[in-house]
Amino acid sequence: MSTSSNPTPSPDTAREGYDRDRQVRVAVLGVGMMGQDHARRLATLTVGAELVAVSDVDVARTDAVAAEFGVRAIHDPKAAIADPEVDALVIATPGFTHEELVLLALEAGKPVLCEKPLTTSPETSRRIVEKEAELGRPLVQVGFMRRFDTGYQQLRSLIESGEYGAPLFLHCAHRNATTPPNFSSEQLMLDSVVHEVDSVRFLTGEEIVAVRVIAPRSTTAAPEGLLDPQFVIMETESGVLVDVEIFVNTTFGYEVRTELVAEKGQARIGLHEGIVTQSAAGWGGSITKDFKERFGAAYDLEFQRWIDAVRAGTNVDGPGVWDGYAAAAVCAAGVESLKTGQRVEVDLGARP
Ligand SMILES: NC(=O)C1=CN([C@@H]2O[C@H](COP(=O)(O)OP(=O)(O)OC[C@H]3O[C@@H](n4cnc5c(N)ncnc54)[C@H](O)[C@@H]3O)[C@@H](O)[C@H]2O)C=CC1
Ligand SMILES: O=C1[C@@H](O)[C@H](O)[C@@H](O)[C@H](O)[C@H]1O
Repeated sequence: MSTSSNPTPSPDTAREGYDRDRQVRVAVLGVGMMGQDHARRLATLTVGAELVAVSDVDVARTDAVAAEFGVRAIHDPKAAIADPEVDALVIATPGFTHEELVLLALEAGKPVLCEKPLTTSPETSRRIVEKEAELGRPLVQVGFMRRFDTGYQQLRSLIESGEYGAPLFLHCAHRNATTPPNFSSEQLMLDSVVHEVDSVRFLTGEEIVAVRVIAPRSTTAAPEGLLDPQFVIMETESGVLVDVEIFVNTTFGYEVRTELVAEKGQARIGLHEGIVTQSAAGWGGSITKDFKERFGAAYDLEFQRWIDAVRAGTNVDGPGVWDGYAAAAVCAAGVESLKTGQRVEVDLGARP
């Protein structure tokens, strides 16, 4: 079963037929940490994009970011979606707000790049899948940026080539230095492991059919009551077994790695990012600080591909609403398993 609307971003097809004179006028909704980073990307880097407005429920923040980039401040995000001088939207608000904003953008017929997660439950994501199907054309891309990372693309190509035979295991580790205030035990799954869920679907081309989450002893660095780390076991349709160590208070750095074990070979990505040095002082590398550093190039490519697709009129070149829905369904099963310790099956139902 294919797991993606647009599984492999391809430079040549993405650029075919776009209108070279057309600048896509983009508004960023939610200009906190990610929204500001994306606003900068659109204003300074993405070819064919024009950042025209920012919008955030925090009025002072909207005004400050608008002034920084010399664009319009629109205080009501719904007004930004409806604005005739805005062609496309980036949604970088918290996950619980995504359903309403994405549905409004679909009603307005505007292309959207929505940060992960598409929404925080399978029911709400399913509503978006159905709404987009009713409209009959893709408009929503989901911000699973790892699909644009060179390592993930290489690993996917290796699996697809069949050179190593069938994949048997994927061992994943996802480690963050610290968590934002009020990060809950469920958010390890909903905010962090959601990336592994999408990566596994991207790498194997299969749906995930069952999940089990185990909470071992918690680190003393975790805030009171936070179950951190957790260990997630997932099974794909053909029986590939995936384990994820999710550990979000390591205190010192950001690390995302995957090891493939296949019938005739093994491969690893994410082990050593950046420079590795060797001198009389010893051998070593640097520690990646956070996701903005680790996946900076992936976000850049994600945005360029998305804008190229909007200019070409295809609107999406990457994970779409079905990918967002499937990830939400697996994460909901994971949250259920965290409560009971049981293996929980995932039933996605029919794809419209
Ligand atoms: N792809 C990735 O690697 C990452 C993705 N994210 C995702 O990006 C999104 C934003 O996360 P952060 O920037 O960390 O959050 P943040 O809390 O730093 O910023 C969110 C902003 O949205 C604003 N906001 C809240 N409700 C709003 C509404 N209804 N309309 C307009 N603005 C609203 C807040 O005032 C705030 O300024 C989330 O969906 C998160 O999961 C976050 C970190 C990394
Ligand atoms: O999306 C992200 C954050 O929201 C999440 O909290 C981190 O764990 C992820 O590594 C990052 O990519």
